[in-house]
Amino acid sequence: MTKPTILVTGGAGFIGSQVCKTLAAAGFLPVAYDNLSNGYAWAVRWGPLERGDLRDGAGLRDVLRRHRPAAVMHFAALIEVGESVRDPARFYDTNVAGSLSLLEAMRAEGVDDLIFSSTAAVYGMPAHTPVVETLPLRPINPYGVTKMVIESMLADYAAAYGLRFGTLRYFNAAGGDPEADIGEAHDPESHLIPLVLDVALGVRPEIAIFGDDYPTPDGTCVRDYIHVCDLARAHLLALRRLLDGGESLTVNLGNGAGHSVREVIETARRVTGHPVPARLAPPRPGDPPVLVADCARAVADLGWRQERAALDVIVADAWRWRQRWRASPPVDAR
Ligand SMILES: NC(=O)c1ccc[n+]([C@@H]2O[C@H](COP(=O)([O-])OP(=O)(O)OC[C@H]3O[C@@H](n4cnc5c(N)ncnc54)[C@H](O)[C@@H]3O)[C@@H](O)[C@H]2O)c1
Ligand SMILES: O=c1ccn([C@@H]2O[C@H](COP(=O)(O)OP(=O)(O)O[C@H]3O[C@H](CO)[C@H](O)[C@H](O)[C@H]3O)[C@@H](O)[C@H]2O)c(=O)[nH]1
Repeated sequence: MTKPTILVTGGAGFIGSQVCKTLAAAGFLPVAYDNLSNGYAWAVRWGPLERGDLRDGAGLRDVLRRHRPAAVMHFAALIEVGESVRDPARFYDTNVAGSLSLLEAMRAEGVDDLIFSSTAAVYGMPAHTPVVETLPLRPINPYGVTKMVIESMLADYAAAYGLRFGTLRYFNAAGGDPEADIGEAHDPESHLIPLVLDVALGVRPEIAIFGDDYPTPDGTCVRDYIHVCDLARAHLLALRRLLDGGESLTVNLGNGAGHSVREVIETARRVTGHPVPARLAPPRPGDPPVLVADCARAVADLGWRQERAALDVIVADAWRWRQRWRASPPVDAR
């Protein structure tokens, strides 16, 4: 029997590649569609790579026609918040126009099911924590705005054209493949955990703590770090729900537990056994003091449960990958 195919845009990136591994283990054939602007051919190991750009509608249609996927998982995007402030045009082009191009290609080729990577950034500075999905969406940077716009596009396409979607709002994706086959390799890297691990490795001299005067127990920002494998399983559950005829849904994906910047640094010291010099730096504009997910809806609607929730596990898995990757970076035709 042939395996059902899933088109994975951004399948050469951090989260998309992990989801490809999970899809393959569950009996699907993941076809990665990626322009390799921020992803890597070496990360595409569980199915073919179709090298192409989201904004190339004809190219997308050709890929959809050749592979006839049962559904699309849409990870491809620009993700760096600071860059979105400096150069919003690129973000609207890639994220919004690129998603429109994908939706149009899917409509033309009769593919109706889509899982979409949204983000906690759509909530902006939420008034309540933990954050529930019904809070108003008030993003405070262009990155978050692009994701909010795409969410609206999905709702409108669903109402008008019969699209069925699963919108997954991730909090802070972290951790790594426990087998260290693949992992986080953003360039430039802006996320706390990989930066802290680079300090432990001696690749960076110190970690800057962006502010310690927030209204939190130790004064540093609190975030909800979710293991990329737990994220990947949620994607599989959301996919199965759609393929089984379930309704569209929008859910938060986090751990439901907050950890401060200082806690992350302490955990990295303990897990790696290396010193992690830290210095206080000014707060980063637009950082909410606390961002923690209420995941009750994902638990109820998807039957999802985190399996690698402990911060020690998240940091240990990221550490294993980071050591391997820094010691012998895969050769890539980027
Ligand atoms: N990393 C996080 O903490 C986080 C949190 C919330 C949401 N997200 C969302 O999850 C998704 C994946 O994030 P990630 O951390 O894996 O990022 P990533 O940069 O590792 O992966 C994104 C992939 O998209 C590809 N891509 C970018 N522009 C493209 C284009 N125009 N055409 C084709 N491919 C293109 C890149 O080459 C890359 O492989 C993104 O949509 C992001 O917004 C990530
Ligand atoms: O060198 C650093 C880097 C980060 N931080 C702090 O560490 C926390 C986590 O920062 P990250 O940059 O790792 O992650 P963010 O919470 O800013 O954002 C991430 O999660 C968001 C949703 O919650 C978006 O999806 C976004 O794309 C994604 O990068 C923040 O309080 C930040 O101020 C530092 O103190 N020093």
